[in-house]
Amino acid sequence: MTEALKRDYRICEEIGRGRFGVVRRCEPLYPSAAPSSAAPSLAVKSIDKSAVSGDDLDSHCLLTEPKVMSLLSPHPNLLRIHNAYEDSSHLHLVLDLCDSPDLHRAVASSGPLPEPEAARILAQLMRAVAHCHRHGVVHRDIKPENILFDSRGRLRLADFGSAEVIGGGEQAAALRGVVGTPHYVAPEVVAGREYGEKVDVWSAGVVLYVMLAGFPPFRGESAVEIFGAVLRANLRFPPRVFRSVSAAAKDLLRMMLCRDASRRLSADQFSPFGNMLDARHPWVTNYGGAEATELIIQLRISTVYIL
Ligand SMILES: Nc1ncnc2c1ncn2[C@@H]1O[C@H](COP(=O)(O)OP(=O)(O)OP(=O)(O)O)[C@@H](O)[C@H]1O
Repeated sequence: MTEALKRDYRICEEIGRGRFGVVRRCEPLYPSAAPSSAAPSLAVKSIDKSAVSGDDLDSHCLLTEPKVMSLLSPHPNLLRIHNAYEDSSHLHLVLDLCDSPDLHRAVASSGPLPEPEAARILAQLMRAVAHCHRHGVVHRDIKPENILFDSRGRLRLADFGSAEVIGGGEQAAALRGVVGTPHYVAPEVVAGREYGEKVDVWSAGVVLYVMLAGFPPFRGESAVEIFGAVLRANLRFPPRVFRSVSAAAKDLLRMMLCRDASRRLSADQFSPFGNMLDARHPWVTNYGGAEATELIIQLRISTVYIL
């Protein structure tokens, strides 16, 4: 571990592990290494350069993660990067600590979430995603394992190792290449077509489905089978699970998990929802009836709660 990192931080216990990174809690040893006195602990993600090789290197440019995180910081729903260190074998990123269970663990331990809770999480997630897209960044690996929560319960989108900067508006570049996690990846990615930032809205739609059902919408025994199910994009709501889910939530899922990316909702269409739910927004007004009102009320409560 680099001497400079050990000079600035006490490295503590392991708190997470992914394909490329080991994440440990750390404590700043100098005031200048701490973002504020309110953050006695941070996290250090150590990316093993040797684990990032061959095909992985194409999808995980080592420098992309710190570069993109710096470009996007600060945002209340994104993990902030405070420092970066490099030695011959590792890249070490000092990040905000998220010491509550991630969304994957939360759903695995308590099962499907009640709609107001799922709406509260989705509002924060889409606020983070819209911020990324406004800065021309596509995350490309939105999944429950990368949805973390800080000690105040606030959502922090993590793991920008697969992200790509495409620029914005008319100038936005198209992406190619299968990047992501089988259950969460969008059909245009699996099909090998060019794609853009809407792939993140698809993945967020899968996350919403998982929060409400406890399992993903497109399933299979192997990656190949899952990819086949994603390509068919045949969205079903098994009554045993979805009987108690509102029609408004199912409509929203259909609009996020729309196979045609040009007809899929954009993250920006959620921004009123993220800031302060705007009832004029088409997907809210289109719900109609009591369930729409119920969802609007739920989301208003949720939005007030997260501010
Ligand atoms: N800032 C953090 N605070 C607490 N835990 C974290 C933090 N960052 C990451 N983790 C935990 O460590 C795990 C691995 O981190 P991360 O996903 O960033 O690594 P990775 O190797 O890039 O992952 P992947 O295999 O998805 O590419 C996460 O799933 C999460 O549980």
